[in-house]
Amino acid sequence: MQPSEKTSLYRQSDSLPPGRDCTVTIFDANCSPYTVNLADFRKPVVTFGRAAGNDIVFASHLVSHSHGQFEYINGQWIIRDQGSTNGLIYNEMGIAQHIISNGDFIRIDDGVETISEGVLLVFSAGKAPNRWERFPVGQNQKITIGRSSNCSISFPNISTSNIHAEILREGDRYYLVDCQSTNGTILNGERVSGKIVLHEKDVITITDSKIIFTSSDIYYCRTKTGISVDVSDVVIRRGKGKKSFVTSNHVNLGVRPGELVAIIGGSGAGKSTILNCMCGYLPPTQGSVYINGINLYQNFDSLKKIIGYVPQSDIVYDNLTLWDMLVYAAKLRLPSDINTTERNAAIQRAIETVELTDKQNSLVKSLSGGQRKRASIAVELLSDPNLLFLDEPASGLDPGTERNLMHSLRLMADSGKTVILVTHSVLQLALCDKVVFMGKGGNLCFYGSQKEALDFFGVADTVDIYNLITDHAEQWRDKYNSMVPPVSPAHYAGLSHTRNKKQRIKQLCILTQRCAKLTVNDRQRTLLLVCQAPVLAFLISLVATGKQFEQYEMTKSLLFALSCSAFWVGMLNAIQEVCKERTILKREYMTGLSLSSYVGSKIGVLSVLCIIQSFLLTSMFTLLVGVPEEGVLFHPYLELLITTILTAISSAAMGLLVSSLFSNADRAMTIAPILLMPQILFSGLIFKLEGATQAISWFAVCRWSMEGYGTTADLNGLPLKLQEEGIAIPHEAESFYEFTADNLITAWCILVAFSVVFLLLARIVLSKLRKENA
Ligand SMILES: Nc1ncnc2c1ncn2[C@@H]1O[C@H](COP(=O)(O)OP(=O)(O)OP(=O)(O)O)[C@@H](O)[C@H]1O
Repeated sequence: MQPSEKTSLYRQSDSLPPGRDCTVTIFDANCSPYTVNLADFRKPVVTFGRAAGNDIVFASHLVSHSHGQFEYINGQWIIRDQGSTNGLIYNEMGIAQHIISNGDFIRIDDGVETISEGVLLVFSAGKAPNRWERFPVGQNQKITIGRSSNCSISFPNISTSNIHAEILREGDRYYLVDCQSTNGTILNGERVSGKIVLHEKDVITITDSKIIFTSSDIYYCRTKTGISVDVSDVVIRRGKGKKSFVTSNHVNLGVRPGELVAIIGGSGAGKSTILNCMCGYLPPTQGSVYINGINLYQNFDSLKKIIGYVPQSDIVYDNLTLWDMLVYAAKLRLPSDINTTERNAAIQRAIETVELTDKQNSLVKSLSGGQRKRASIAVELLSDPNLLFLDEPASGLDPGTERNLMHSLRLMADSGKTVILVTHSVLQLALCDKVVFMGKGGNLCFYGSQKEALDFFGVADTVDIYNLITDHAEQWRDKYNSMVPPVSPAHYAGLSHTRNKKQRIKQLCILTQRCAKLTVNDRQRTLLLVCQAPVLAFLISLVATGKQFEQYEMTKSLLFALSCSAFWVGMLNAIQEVCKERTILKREYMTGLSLSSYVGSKIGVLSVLCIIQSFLLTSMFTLLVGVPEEGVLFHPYLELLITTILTAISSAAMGLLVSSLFSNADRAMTIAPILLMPQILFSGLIFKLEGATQAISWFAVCRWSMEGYGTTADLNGLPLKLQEEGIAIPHEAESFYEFTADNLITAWCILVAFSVVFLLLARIVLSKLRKENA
């Protein structure tokens, strides 16, 4: 079947389509605020102005007689200026018209400063009207805002810090200060840093709650205002050059707050692509995505906290129990001042929502595929996000569990959250407010309720639509586009974002604990890694002839074997560390994880492992092979141990760098032997290095490690094999083996410098994570 007749989606019937509700809270001149719902006027155009004949009449003298109008077109309310004197101000700029998004605020004032005679309109596109509360400013010198019930204005929202922000009075002026909150404070669309002076009717946003400041009263909205998502003319191309192809073809979508939206379509139609683009994972080649009217990709750092995203791959650690995994995730994602009771309650709630209460003490690796999926969802539910994206959450679930999950998502949407999911199952589509039908080639073929879709496509069963949009995607897209013009909401300017030092240190501690626990819980691997150290020392001892530390060649060879062992041990510890958890890392990075803390935690735990292994390696080596008679600085055993530790740690740092470069653990592992070769070739042991090869050798960890060992063993002072056999040949001393403290300390410092450089490089490489193709 091909599309034929034209149908109008919304204008045919008198019944209100979803999304028509638009609550406007009006702060007019010096009057108390009041709320109107534009849908209550039951007409497509609602006028406003100072004259009595308008639908909404304002008292402010800054408002013209016929100032403007709201018009409902294609499922969206638009505000228009009708040639007024003072115009409409949106995001500090005069605008002629604007598509209203949830959470928008528009002013009418003299354009100089927000003043009490001006008008402020705050929009909420959700079904539930906003309940505004009032806090009298009075003589208060300090007004606190936060989660704590002791705050003057309290928001019992888990994403709000205990004491989030303060309003301070100094003389006649009021100032807003962010109290180092985890999720930040936004004033009129700009993130607050330092102390900022407040003006009349300034809009303060904390997580998703709005506070309107006036010098007599502060108005605030405890109920969540919800989140809208607008996709505007999004094109996504995959691949490069001639091989590139379009996976989203000029897609336009508007998801209103509190809606449950499913994206369906054939395999490869671009469902995950558009979902990834909407949640900040995949920047569009062309077009924009707006979250509550704010450009997502220009302001991702400020918006990421309100977005929950469950990717197709699991974001759970196999070697932690479900409870432990959620504890670490909660510590990383929730505000730092949250107490254990609140944290445990959030975890319990998340576990109950995904129906895994009986599995909370099980290791994640013992969960079934469907249970792991639900565990991933629980991680995202912890921070109670108001915007949740799920990529095939129902895959691997039995129909009963799928229905329960969809019911949970429906309940979330009913509570004001916006939920968008990709699904292959059409069983529970009736629960969704709207369905996005993606056709072949990333073409949006229809967006509306399931019932409207059946009418649009002229079929009785949703499954029949799959074939239509695979075979004739472009025709259906054209038919749909002819009815719904593109969305192009105006948007705010960039919001700045900062992550403070305190948060980095806190994250470093949590990540180190988690990494240590994962290492301990993976007993088999850790035991193998630890045991290989003494085994390597034992193997080295088998080739010792008894001339060690007495004869140059034998001593040098044995020490080189020790150096390579230390290198191998450190490298093996680290080479899969990052790539094996790349999906989780990316997800956590997108929610605010500090990459410096992450890399720091990895090297912290790996260093402890390296120290244990180095201790076993060196002890076994000295026990079976022996030690030089004296050291340069300390006891020779201690010097050998320090050199071994530094070699192992710098090669672990190199391993982390390699691991950061790969998204696949097996591929990273194949690189390990390739990294060992330069150590053998350029350490100066097998081949005499001159010119270019000598310069290359400066970058080989084992070369510096050998210098450390060679100095301790006083290689220059040992006789050559031929000399021992009575042949009188000179032993040319090598400057780097000179038995001096300077030599030893230089080798150690260079090994430390290697570690630092490798870690910095790993940090830089990982910062490309966000741009990685989703
Ligand atoms: N990282 C990537 N690099 C290049 N092409 C990709 C990438 N990911 C997906 N594609 C291609 O983009 C197109 C859309 O893929 P996408 O995963 O969005 O489809 P989908 O509808 O979600 O499919 P499925 O239902 O099978 O998961 C496909 O042709 C796919 O091969």
